[in-house]
Amino acid sequence: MSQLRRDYKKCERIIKKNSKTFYKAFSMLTNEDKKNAVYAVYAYCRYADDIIDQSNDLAALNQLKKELDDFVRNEEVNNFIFRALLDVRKKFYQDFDFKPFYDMLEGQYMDLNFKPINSLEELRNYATKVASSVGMMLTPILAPNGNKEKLDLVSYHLGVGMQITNILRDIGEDYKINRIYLPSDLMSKYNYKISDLAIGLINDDFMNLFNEIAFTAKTHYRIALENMDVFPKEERQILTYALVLYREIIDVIIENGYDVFSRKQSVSEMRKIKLIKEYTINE
Ligand SMILES: CC(C)=CCC/C(C)=C/CC/C(C)=C/COP(=O)(O)OP(=O)(O)O
Repeated sequence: MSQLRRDYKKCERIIKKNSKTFYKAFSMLTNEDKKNAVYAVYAYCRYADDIIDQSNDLAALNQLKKELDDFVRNEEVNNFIFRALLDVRKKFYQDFDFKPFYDMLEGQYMDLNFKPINSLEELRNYATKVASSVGMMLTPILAPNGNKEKLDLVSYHLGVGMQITNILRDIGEDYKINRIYLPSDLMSKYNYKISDLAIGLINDDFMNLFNEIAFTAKTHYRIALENMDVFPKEERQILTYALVLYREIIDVIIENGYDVFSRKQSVSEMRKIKLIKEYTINE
């Protein structure tokens, strides 16, 4: 097996291990080059995220930024992620502005110097760095000829919708590492305190707070869905699956009594299969 194939295989193992939803959706791509490219982008993002979530390692994040600088300057970066990304670059990133790759790192620096989030607007700003950026990395692969403005719009809304979902699902886990992504102005509005969060209190105030944030996420999902026609048919189908599977986490949480404290909520395999059937576009 060539080194490049082995590099892509490693990237595939990373997405497969870390995100059931995204692997389920993107592994449906029939174009091998596109599929591998998505896996390489995922591996880059996962690596950046893990450096911070697992070890708060500033030196490693600085090193990754340096590697990205070298890569962008066309200097050799000899590790499996950048070797794979070099191939992605040749195939999909002609004239590409690597800003989304930098945005992802900026989002990780924000987590490292964590500052309380005061409003939905600040939350959206954070989500733009860590999730809409992923959309902007993926759209040149998924829709090389699509209208850039519309692709950016979908990246923005789908990224923000997914990131808010992720934040709602991980409220308990994040609190344990001193990260509160719930906007403080909304916490005040619903009279839900940090001391409530500390004991995992699920009361009417919490449910109202959760519902308002969930409603925001669903609005972003709706706008993304309304603009999916910017993608070619197969990619549109696959992204629609990714969207509805991820969005479903919100409903699962609500059905389970808003419990985001005692376990990580997820969509069952059976429910995923049902959603895939329901959202298959028959033309
Ligand atoms: C236009 C376009 C392609 C937009 C999509 C952008 C996109 C995929 C953003 C990622 C958002 C997100 C919260 C990922 C969590 O990943 P994770 O690995 O933590 O996953 P998990 O929640 O399944 O654990």
